[in-house]
Order: sequence, then structure tokens, then C-alpha cells
Amino acid sequence: MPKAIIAKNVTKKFKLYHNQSERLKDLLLPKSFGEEFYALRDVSFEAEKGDIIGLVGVNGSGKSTLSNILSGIVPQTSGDIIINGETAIIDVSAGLNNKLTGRENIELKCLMLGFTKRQIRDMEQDIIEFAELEKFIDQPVKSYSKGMKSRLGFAISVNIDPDIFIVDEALSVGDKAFAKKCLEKMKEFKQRGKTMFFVSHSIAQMREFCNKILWLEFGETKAFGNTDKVLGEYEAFLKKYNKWSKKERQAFRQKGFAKQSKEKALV
Ligand SMILES: Nc1ncnc2c1ncn2[C@@H]1O[C@H](COP(=O)(O)OP(=O)(O)OP(=O)(O)O)[C@@H](O)[C@H]1O
Repeated sequence: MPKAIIAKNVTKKFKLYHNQSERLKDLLLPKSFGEEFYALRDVSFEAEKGDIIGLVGVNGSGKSTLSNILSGIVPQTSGDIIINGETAIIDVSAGLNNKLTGRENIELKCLMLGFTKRQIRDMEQDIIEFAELEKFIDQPVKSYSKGMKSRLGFAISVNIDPDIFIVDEALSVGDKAFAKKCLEKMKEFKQRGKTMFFVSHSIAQMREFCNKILWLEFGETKAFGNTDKVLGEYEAFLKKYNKWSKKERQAFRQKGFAKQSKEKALV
């Protein structure tokens, strides 16, 4: 089976500043200011063509950061990603330019992916109809609701017909009818053997769709493998996590964050 994606030791470091002056000093002075923070550390996995990989993990575990790296929105700090195909991310607002209108966003995204003006003209109406934005398509995206942005993002991406498809929480905003339409489209893509990444807080949707699960915890791989096994482990963890007191959860998060702020040799 050809590999769709090979990710090796993917790491993303952010700098956290406590105030504006720290940020400026870091920019202007040779000495380093601010706190280093690992949103992802040494994440490695392989996706076969046709795999549907669910990304799970509690808030802040690195799911969106990984989606954004896979779709080329942000670069990793270190590590390698080999992607065989064109990705498209479906995120609530990622990849949309707020200052442009819906129509201009369609044109921009398609031009960036190498479509000709004529091809874009042919696709445009389908995208607008799928997004159900006919009346609003010439308004700036900054005036759109979260649901409208999500519909536009999803509609552009499905019409581009990418080889690899990343759906990040698109189904959690907007109305139920649209979510159903998206799920049907994803089922169609699944049948056509497309590779997909799916981020959702719905375990039931994960179980229905995914054949593999990547469980991230504080930016590191906690488990990767077959859906039944990893999702079972994750559910058992959630059960425990949800029973913890506020204090216990805080302690768990503090410990994780402390690890994310340290160099590997010190962890
Ligand atoms: N631009 C940034 N600058 C600094 N820290 C960031 C940045 N983006 C993300 N982070 C931090 O990186 C960690 C991972 O964030 P990410 O959004 O990828 O997690 P997530 O699993 O998608 O969370 P959620 O389920 O809440 O969406 C978090 O601690 C977050 O605060």
C-alpha cells in the first residue's frame, strides 16, 4: 500500500511571552526572552492511502496544531513530513482571509492550489451552493458567523476534491442539516478511498468513520493504532478524567504543561 503521509518526529515550539515588553526584547535583543513551549513533540506516524485517522486528546493536546502543519498552514519547528498528494483542511476559519469576501476567498484558495481562472469559474457556483451562502457570498468573511465560515471552508475543500482531507471540528458548528450533508460527503470520500484526518470531540463519529486513532497528550503521542483498541483506551481515560475533581484535573494539566515547557533532556 502506498503511504499517503509519513510524519517523523514532528515538533512545534511556540514562544510564550508574559507581556509585550518581553516580546519586543526577544525580537530586538540577542538574548532570548519568553518561555519555550512545545505544542507538539516528536510526533511520528504513517498513514496508508485510504486511512481515516481520528485525532483525539483533551483540550490543548495539539490536535489543531498537527492539522495545521499537515495542511501546510503553519510549518513545524523540526521533524519531517512527507505528503503524497494535495491536502485541504476543513477548519472553522483556517485558511480564510477575513478581509476578503466569500467569493474572493474561493478564488484565492483555488488559485493558490493551481486552478485556472476558467476552472475556478466552473467550480464557483457549486461551492456557493454547497455552502448555502448565495446571498452573502459577496460580503466580507469577517461579517460571517462561525457556522458560515465553516460552511464556506468545507464547501471549498470538498469541491477541490483533495487527495488528503483534514476535517477539524467543522461538524461541531453550524446547523444539524449542514453537518449531515458534510458527513454524507465524507462517507462518499471514504468510499472513494481518500485519506482523511478527522478531529472531533464525538467518540461516536470517530468510531463510525476512522480505522486508526492518534491520541495526543500534551503534544506527545500517547497511542497510535487501530480504532477499537486506542479509542477504547481513550474512553477509559476520559471516564477517569471526567470523575476527577477540579483540583485533580488542574494537577494533571499543570504536570503536562510543565513538561511541555522543558527541553527533552530535562523531561
Ligand atoms: N500560536 C500559538 N502560540 C502559543 N501557543 C499556542 C499557539 N497555538 C497553540 N498553542 C498552544 O499549543 C497547545 C496545543 O494547542 P492545539 O490548539 O493544537 O490543541 P488542541 O488539541 O487542538 O485543543 P482543542 O481541543 O482545545 O482545540 C495548547 O497548549 C495551546 O495553548
